[in-house]
Amino acid sequence: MEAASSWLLLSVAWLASLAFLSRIFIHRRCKQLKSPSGPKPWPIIGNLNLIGSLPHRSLHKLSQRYGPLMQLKFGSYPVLVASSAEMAKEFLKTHDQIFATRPPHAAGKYISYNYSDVLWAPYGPHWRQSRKIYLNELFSPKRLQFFEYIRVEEMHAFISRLYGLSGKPIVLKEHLLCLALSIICRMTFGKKHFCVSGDDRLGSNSVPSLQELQEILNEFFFLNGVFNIGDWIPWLDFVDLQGYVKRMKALKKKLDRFHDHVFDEHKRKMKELGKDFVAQDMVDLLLQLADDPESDPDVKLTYDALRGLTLDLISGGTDSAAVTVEWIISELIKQPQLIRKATEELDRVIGRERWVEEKDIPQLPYIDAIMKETMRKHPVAPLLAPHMAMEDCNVAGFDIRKGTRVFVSTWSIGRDPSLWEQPDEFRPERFLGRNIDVKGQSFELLPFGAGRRMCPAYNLGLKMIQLSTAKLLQAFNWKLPDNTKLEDLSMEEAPGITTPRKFPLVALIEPRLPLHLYKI
Ligand code: HEM
Repeated sequence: MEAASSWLLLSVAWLASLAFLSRIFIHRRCKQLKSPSGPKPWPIIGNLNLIGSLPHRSLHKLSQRYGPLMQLKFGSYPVLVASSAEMAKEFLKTHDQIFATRPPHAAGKYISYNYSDVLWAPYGPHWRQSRKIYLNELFSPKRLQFFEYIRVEEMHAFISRLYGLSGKPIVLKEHLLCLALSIICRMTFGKKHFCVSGDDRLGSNSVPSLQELQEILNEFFFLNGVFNIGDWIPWLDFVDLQGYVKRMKALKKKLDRFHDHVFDEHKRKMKELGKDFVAQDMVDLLLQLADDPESDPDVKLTYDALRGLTLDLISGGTDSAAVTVEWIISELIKQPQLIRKATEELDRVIGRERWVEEKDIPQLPYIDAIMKETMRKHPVAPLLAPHMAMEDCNVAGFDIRKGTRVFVSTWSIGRDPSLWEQPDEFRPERFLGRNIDVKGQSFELLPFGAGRRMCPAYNLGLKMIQLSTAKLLQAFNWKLPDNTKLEDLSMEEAPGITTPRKFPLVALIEPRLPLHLYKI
């Protein structure tokens, strides 16, 4: 009965959304955007996810038809989709400061500690201070180097685990998620396993194991990406038709217990060691910064801020790196000649007697080209995270009203035929000898965004993707299971705010290096 009524509600929601979509005003070339008639109050909780629920190819087709800046109008405020490199530059560079805030939405409110993280935080003192902490403390080159031993150990354990599965079909994404989560947890909390919680799973006295943490994060990603009607029609937020807000509140309770455990444990250690205490992980660093008597009292790191930032850390890095590497192997497996080229490079530069290391990466231009080509064709954030105008402004001749949501479609930019020859094809060679970077300077390739809200951890993300790709190619020969033909391998993306494969990649591996190298 409950299931039937949820389906009914979902169907009504979809019908309503279709009805709204049919009323979309798409302003050809946006010349017809009206001048602002004074800022209107915008709803406390606004829609983010309707656009994300459109298949990216459909959005791309609309943008090819209606131009590089489309206005989609639903509800009480306009939504813009920027789908050319020039338009991306307008919003993320020329007018970056005006668009440096995020729109409010239910997930930010209920599961990101009322916007106490960085991802959903509004532009302001908390965001500025936290971002400074990320850039200067947690993700500085020195700090990332300090944590290199963790990446080395976890990558090696990952390759050894896979080696044990040689000859059997593996679901690669599961292993990649486990790798990313282990690295991030060790960097953030100093360990990857919490006490095994036994029967009382997430009961009041227990804290999650790695597997349960993964389940919590899955729920977190799901709820961040759902089409919550209350975000769209604010007064319905109180009714919570789909039950998402209820789920968000339940998730918050689990997150609270988890954070309390982590912070109590770290504080106990700090107290025990007294003057001998040296920060070992990111939570240690955050607690030290929160206790710093010299910090600005106006932007003191509150307990909620500590929880919000920790959440950024564990959620930001897990799915994104795993999604990208799964696409890399999927694209390569379809074109075995590309795998041959990559392994030739690895054999030439590294040889077959030792493992590739982070310091080798600059000597591997073909691996770099494979990564960039994957980020072009399958950007993890196909619409970046939403930006919002903080004031009325004029961008490239178009009047834009305060409160307007702006999505930058990196998916469309990556398929723009004026930038990329045969954009639907996977051809790493297009990047060889070209000076296109992924660090927010080349507006034709923006996997991490650009400007003030660009991913603050892009250097960690790059290291994780480059090294795991190089290791997977160095370690194994790859093929599809015997019952799957190359041409049958689906390359469909799941629609949503990220672009994972619709169907997980299942592959067969066999070792290609001397066997003693795989031992732990
Ligand atoms: C493959 C790896 C990654 C990719 C592709 C990626 C991509 C992105 C993108 C596209 C944005 C939004 C940029 C914008 O709105 O203009 C972003 C923001 C962010 N990312 Fe990442 N990211 C990755 C790894 C990470 C990691 C490892 C962390 C943390 C451990 C992280 C934490 C964040 C945070 C906190 C923000 C919000 C920044 C702000 O709003 O000021 N990301 N990321």
